[in-house]
Amino acid sequence: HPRDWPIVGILSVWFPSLGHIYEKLAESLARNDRTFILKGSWFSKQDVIFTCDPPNLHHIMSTNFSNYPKGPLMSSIFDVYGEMLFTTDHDEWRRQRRVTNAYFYDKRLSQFSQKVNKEIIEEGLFTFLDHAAKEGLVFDLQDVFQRSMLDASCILTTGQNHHSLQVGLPHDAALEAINMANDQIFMRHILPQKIWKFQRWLGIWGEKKMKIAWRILDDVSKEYMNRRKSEISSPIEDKEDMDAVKFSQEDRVWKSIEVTENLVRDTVKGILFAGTDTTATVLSWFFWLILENPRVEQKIREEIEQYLKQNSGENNLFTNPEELNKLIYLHAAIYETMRLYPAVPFQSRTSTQPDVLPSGHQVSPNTRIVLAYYAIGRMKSIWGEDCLEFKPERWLSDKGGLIPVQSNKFLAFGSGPRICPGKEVGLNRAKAVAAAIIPKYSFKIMRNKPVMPAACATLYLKDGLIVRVNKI
Ligand code: HEM
Repeated sequence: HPRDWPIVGILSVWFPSLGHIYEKLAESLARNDRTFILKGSWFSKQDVIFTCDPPNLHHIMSTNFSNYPKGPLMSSIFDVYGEMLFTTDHDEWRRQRRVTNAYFYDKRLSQFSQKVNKEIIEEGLFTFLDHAAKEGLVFDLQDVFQRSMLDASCILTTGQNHHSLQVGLPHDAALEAINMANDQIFMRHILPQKIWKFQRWLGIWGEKKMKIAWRILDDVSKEYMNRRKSEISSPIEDKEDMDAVKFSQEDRVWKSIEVTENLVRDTVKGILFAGTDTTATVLSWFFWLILENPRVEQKIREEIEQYLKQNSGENNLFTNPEELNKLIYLHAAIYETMRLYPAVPFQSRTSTQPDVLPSGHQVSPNTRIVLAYYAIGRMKSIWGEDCLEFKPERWLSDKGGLIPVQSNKFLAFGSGPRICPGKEVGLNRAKAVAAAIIPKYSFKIMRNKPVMPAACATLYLKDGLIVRVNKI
């Protein structure tokens, strides 16, 4: 039976080791049949239900979707990202999502996204890694991926390369702002709203940093947006490009949604955040896992080499999604990475009407529900006794094809109407980068410290991934 946990007990267990917060939550959920209720304290008064139970998740995210918006608390927590899709609910969310889907399913985006991948791989990653190999540098691969993914997101939204990934890894204010905002978003999730709002009023600690991050992200997004808008009207504009700013200026988009300056700016800002950290985090855990599991790395390398032999070296960047889809084992290894280390470790919804979850838990209006994505991949009852092992083979059928994913037990991209619209873009980018790097470079981990996830809204490696690289 689910136990009601007093908040003081939980905080005292978790605070000394915040980095293990997702692990502790997974353990608690495993002990409590995958769902438990945290009764509201005298301070917060709001009950919180934690769940990673597939029928509950399906109910909340799909069947009874309209009863579980993100709610005003999430809009406040993510206020740095302004008016865009992921801070809105109900009609406003529906309006924006229609346009977002039109953009993400537009054929021109797929072409443009391939061009973006080629640019960030050839100009950014290869240049940096060649230099690092030549100089024998020890560096943080996670930082390199973050920079590269920020450059990719910036081209995708505004047509312009931010050039965060450069030899020398210079300080990048936009990247630092994304990290600062991310840290504070996490603190806002675990602290009572009254406390962080009071900190904001005093202008101290994380809230002070949030204010700085907000200003930087607004300035950067506005600058790129304005530059892009003036380019679009110029005769030398590349007609092939289909970045989000350009898309937002099309007649049909204008007609279906009132496109204000602020909405475009916030969309740029939101996609910089949504597309950067997620994909960089997937790549960082993926490389750590394959470096720790040489058998898997070898199988991926063989699959790529086999492909290259058959295609006489053509398409060796694998930017074309159809070509990438032929790398089945690589796909399985990336999904296996996201099962164990989902870049977004949890999401939150708030009920509007009374309801009963499939597990039998009563939900009163204004109950917060934490959808524990990190925990779900670690449930023996869902993934079997070997659930903590990194085994890409679990995604493969006996015939060697991919086993279809059950959307309520693999939630790395969410599920239901709010599923990540950038899923294909992000997944193809992660695969393209992995397929380009693995046959050309070998990495050696240079730190013996145990690797653990950061206590953050995105599941970074807490101390990065410190490596040395060699050319093969
Ligand atoms: C491998 C990389 C990625 C992962 C793991 C990922 C994961 C997620 C997750 C878990 C959600 C929340 C779904 C929910 O509410 O339950 C989400 C939402 C979202 N993602 Fe992604 N994402 C990735 C890449 C991207 C990219 C590249 C973009 C844009 C270029 C993007 C744009 C968005 C947006 C706009 C939302 C909000 C959707 C809404 O609220 O309706 N994501 N993503």
